Amino acid sequence: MKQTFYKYQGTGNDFVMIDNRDLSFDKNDTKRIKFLCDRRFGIGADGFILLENHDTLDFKMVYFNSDGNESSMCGNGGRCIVAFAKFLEIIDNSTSFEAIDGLHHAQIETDTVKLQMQDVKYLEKFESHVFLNTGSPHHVQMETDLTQLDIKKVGSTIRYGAPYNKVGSNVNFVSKISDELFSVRTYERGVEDETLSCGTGVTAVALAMNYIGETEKKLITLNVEGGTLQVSFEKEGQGYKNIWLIGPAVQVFKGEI
Ligand SMILES: N[C@H](CCC[C@H](N)C(=O)O)C(=O)O
Repeated sequence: MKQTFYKYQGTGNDFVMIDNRDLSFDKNDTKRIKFLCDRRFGIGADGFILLENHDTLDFKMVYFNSDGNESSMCGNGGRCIVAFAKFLEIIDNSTSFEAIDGLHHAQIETDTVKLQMQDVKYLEKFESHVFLNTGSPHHVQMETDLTQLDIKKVGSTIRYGAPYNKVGSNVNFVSKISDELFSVRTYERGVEDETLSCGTGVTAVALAMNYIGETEKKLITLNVEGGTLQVSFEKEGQGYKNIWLIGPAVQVFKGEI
């Protein structure tokens, strides 16, 4: 039976999406999710997102990596599902929805979505990197030059190595341009390759840069391979709160398969 799918992208991080309020899509069909995300044999995307009903909130987001497995929070996917909900006329310009890491508020103006991320209670600072969870686990390390890096090679070594091992972590490489501007490239767990942008990743980078004193700013712009994102936040104790991920979310395709 044919189903209608949409394709959204947020700074080049792209997602196949379906309105699953009738629960017609079998979320255990890993094979079909992998096929839909395959860039040669399917539609092609970094991830797959179901929009479902929620008892009290506007909707529920269910996220799968392109490997077909359900995963942790996706920041760019969260921004794209808000644009999808607006397109479906489920919401107007603001919303509250549930994702795997809990409640999220968001606002949408034309193609720009502001998504509130979960508070980050603590970060772990090591000699070579920072580790934190912004809804997904992120390893953040500074580099002087991102252009020469073999992201897939270096990123996968860190992602599969100790202490992350099989469960893994996303891996972000960051270079500082100024106190309010950083460049980021990300190796994404579950895609097992570099993506053009990672929303929970740039959120992790912004907080980590403030945490290790690379910047005192609380509104940071991040250049990613697929465009530009902003992250704003407030410090709270050893962590951060009132964290917002801001950037574009665009519908690129609708079709049946
Ligand atoms: N691959 C990530 C989830 C998606 C993160 C990314 N697409 C984002 O925008 O946050 C993981 O399995 O931890």
